[in-house]
Amino acid sequence: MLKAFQVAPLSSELDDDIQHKIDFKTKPPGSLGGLESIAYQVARIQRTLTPTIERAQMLVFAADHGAVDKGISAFPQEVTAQMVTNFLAGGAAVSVFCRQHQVPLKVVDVGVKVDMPDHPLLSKRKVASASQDFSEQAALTLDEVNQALSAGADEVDACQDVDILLFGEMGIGNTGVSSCMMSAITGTKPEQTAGRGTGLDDAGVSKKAQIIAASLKRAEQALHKPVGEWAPWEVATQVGGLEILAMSGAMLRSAELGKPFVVDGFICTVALLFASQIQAAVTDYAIFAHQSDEQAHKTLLQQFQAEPILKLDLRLGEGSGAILSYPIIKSAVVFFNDMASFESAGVSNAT
Ligand SMILES: Cc1cc2ncn([C@H]3O[C@H](COP(=O)(O)O)[C@@H](O)[C@H]3O)c2cc1C
Ligand SMILES: O=C(O)c1cccnc1
Repeated sequence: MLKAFQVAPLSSELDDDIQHKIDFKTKPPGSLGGLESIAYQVARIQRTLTPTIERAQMLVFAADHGAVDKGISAFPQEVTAQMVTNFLAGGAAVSVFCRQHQVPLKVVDVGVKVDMPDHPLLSKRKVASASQDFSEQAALTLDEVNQALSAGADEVDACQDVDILLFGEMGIGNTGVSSCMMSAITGTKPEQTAGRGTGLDDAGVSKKAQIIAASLKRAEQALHKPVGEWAPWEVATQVGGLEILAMSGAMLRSAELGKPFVVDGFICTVALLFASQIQAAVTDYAIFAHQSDEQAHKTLLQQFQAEPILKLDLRLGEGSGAILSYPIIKSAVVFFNDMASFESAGVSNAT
């Protein structure tokens, strides 16, 4: 059985008070646009009229993927471990943006092919040395899936004093794994879920879609069920990826603890899609950072009716979009807490 989570849907008890507080700030109604939605969401999640976003933690989950051998990425598998080293040394995009915003970064190895040396910023939670090639066989065992979900949940448990979690990933091939998971869950054709990832050309994207289609066909035969009808554990074992599932576990645990979390790009949004198959209410706790350039991300965000904070045509992952959106999330909470109201500032309201 898949690891169980219990996520409570957000209470509507404070909704009117929260909206009233937003509307009576010294500004025309609605004029802070998306910031108002973020403030509203954070106040609802934290169940308070004085929310706090002071302490954040970035968790970057890393793993490798057997299907990379078939040619689903423009880059070789060893880049996963090399980039983990780069994260730890402070040289990756997510590292420098985390430093800029004073957000601590931790890398969680749930399945990088090679053994990583000890490092204070590295959590060693290797479940397997990569998933199996899902075009040939099931990617993971149920035990591995549960270990990945638990690793994510445990890492969130270790962040006790944190108000908000930011998630990112590293795993060469994981846009392809994400596309496969999205197709498996939603039934969307691989041609619509497969994208360029790290930079495939048109021929590369079409080969990637074919590999995903063949993998889904293999799994449909093994399960005797068409895509769209698989149980979450079947999706995860047949075509899952360890870092993606670890992010799903981390999201579910954040939501269980009543903490908001920031969703990065396409891969992270697929982790949320999977998490929402386990507990639908998990999406209430998700703040969508940006719309990535990966073609299926737009579709997925629309399905979640999400209005992402940024649209910078990023196509990087790592949690880079999540950390870039963080100061804006903080500003939303600052206006909500600190701006004067019409009453307190003696400003006339609309007639
Ligand atoms: C140098 C480098 C740094 C990265 N940082 C994140 N990714 C991103 O690229 C990968 C997904 O793309 P694909 O599915 O095409 O392999 C993930 O590891 C993701 O986080 C990187 C990729 C590379 C090459
Ligand atoms: O949107 C993403 O998460 C993404 C896109 C391309 C490469 N890596 C990640």
